[in-house]
Amino acid sequence: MVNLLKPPSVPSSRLATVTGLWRQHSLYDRRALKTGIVHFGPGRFFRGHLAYIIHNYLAQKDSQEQRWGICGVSLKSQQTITRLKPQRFLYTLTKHSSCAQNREEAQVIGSIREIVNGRDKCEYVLEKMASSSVHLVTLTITQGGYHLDKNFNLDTANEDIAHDLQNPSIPTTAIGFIVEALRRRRDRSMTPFTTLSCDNLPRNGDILQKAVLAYAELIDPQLAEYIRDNATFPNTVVDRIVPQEQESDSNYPNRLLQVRDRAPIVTEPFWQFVVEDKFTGDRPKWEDTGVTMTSDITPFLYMKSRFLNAVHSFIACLAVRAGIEYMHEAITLPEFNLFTRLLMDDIAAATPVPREMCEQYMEQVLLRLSNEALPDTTERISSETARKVGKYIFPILQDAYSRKVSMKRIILPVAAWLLAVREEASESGQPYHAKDTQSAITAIQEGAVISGILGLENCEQTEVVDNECQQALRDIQTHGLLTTLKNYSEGGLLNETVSA
Ligand SMILES: NC(=O)C1=CN([C@@H]2O[C@H](COP(=O)(O)OP(=O)(O)OC[C@H]3O[C@@H](n4cnc5c(N)ncnc54)[C@H](O)[C@@H]3O)[C@@H](O)[C@H]2O)C=CC1
Ligand SMILES: O=P(O)(O)OC[C@H]1O[C@](O)(CO)[C@@H](O)[C@@H]1O
Repeated sequence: MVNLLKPPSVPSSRLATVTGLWRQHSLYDRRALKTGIVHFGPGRFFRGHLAYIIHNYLAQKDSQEQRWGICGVSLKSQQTITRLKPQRFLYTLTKHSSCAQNREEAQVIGSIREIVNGRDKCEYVLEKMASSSVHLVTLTITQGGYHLDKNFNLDTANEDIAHDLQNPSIPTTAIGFIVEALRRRRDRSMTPFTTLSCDNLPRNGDILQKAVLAYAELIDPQLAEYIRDNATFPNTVVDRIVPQEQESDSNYPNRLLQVRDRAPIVTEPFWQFVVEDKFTGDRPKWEDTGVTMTSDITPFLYMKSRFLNAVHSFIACLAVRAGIEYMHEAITLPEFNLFTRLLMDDIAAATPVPREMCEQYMEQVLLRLSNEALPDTTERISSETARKVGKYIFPILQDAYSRKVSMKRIILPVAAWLLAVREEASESGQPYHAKDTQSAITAIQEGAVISGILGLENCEQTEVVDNECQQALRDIQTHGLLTTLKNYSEGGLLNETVSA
């Protein structure tokens, strides 16, 4: 690892290649690396999280463990392949923090052996998945890649799934690949691989398993039974903020490592990977490198999905209505900061986890979100809010309702988002184009109430949620967003200094 605080600037003509730098400073022999993991969705998060964790693992372990190299599979886009192939799938990762002493640290990541296009190389991928060296299949394909309905069940009417059901031996979806590869392994009397979802879904392994079984059942009930009895889908909790690419990203490898990188990753120092320890076969000794192996992910999931993901979405919803472009700009405004602290208190009161467990985590989240060294757009975090309300926010509302915690602050950001989507603008008229499910956008613009948008029509708490939301909408429209944040913060933490 190269760590240079004030490196000399190098003229662009003298920048080295990533491959050249790796040759000089290689931490392990990539030629000796075997493929032990097939990964679907080699996007930014995968490159900033799992590929980084595996890289560090390979760097620490002896030759015996050099069998956990990764084969990435892209089903939707050729872009990552086009950019990474010329540099043999090596890339730089820069950790950037505004609070740590070592603000910038860059390294070259070598754990990806190859990335292939699964649509063009379907048979190659299936055989790789069915090979004896592969023990893990991992996914970061976004929620859309699972083809789920709003209850997180497989949407068998989806056209890609329908295609795969008709043509199971030439799949196009991750679910189709998993089932066909497991069939091949069964027919060859091999141990099934373990499939790890690393997407932000609540109990992602359970959701994936249910989708895989529903799909397999439609193809071959005996195969479904085999998968149910023999394959495992551990739940995971994954965390690391990996923003969308910024134009300035390539400055980091240029300046810190004196290399030119066509596909750099810039991320925060923090990462978390919690894995339910139920594997069918071999796995990396992850516990040696900071991964949490556990029999129960529940408390980790509560903390992460509520205090990081939900809070992140809440701030983004408020920020887009306020016309704020970056997350750190919002969280460091006093009105936002105080409101967020109180909101976290409400969430803690609604969450069945001991308060002491939440305290430190909450502070850490505030610090992470205010990292101005890692510009993360409110647009990225507010995208797919309709889905996120279902997966992150609705469970909090349910618990708030049953524990008699006020929903006022929890609903306010949702109301702010509804207004931004409805008016396609921030409060001051800057355009806002929600990246969201079209049906949800249409419903919002036609004036649907929040319970209708969330599909909560017949729930116990429908009326309370709708009333609170209507009130919040009126408050924002009457007083403006910042004043409403102040009003909704009255009575809480008044004597505390709000850290900006
Ligand atoms: N970026 C972040 O900070 C974090 C992201 N995640 C999760 O990681 C997942 C990926 O996010 P990013 O890597 O940031 O996004 P990205 O857009 O960089 O990558 C998404 C990847 O999924 C693939 N993909 C998209 N739709 C697909 C489909 N229908 N079928 C198969 N593959 C599909 C894309 O081709 C790409 O390889 C998301 O589920 C997100 O929840 C989790 C924690 C942090
Ligand atoms: O779009 P998704 O699936 O909610 O994932 C993004 C979430 O994950 C994170 O990037 C970090 O774990 C958060 O920043 C964000 O809340």
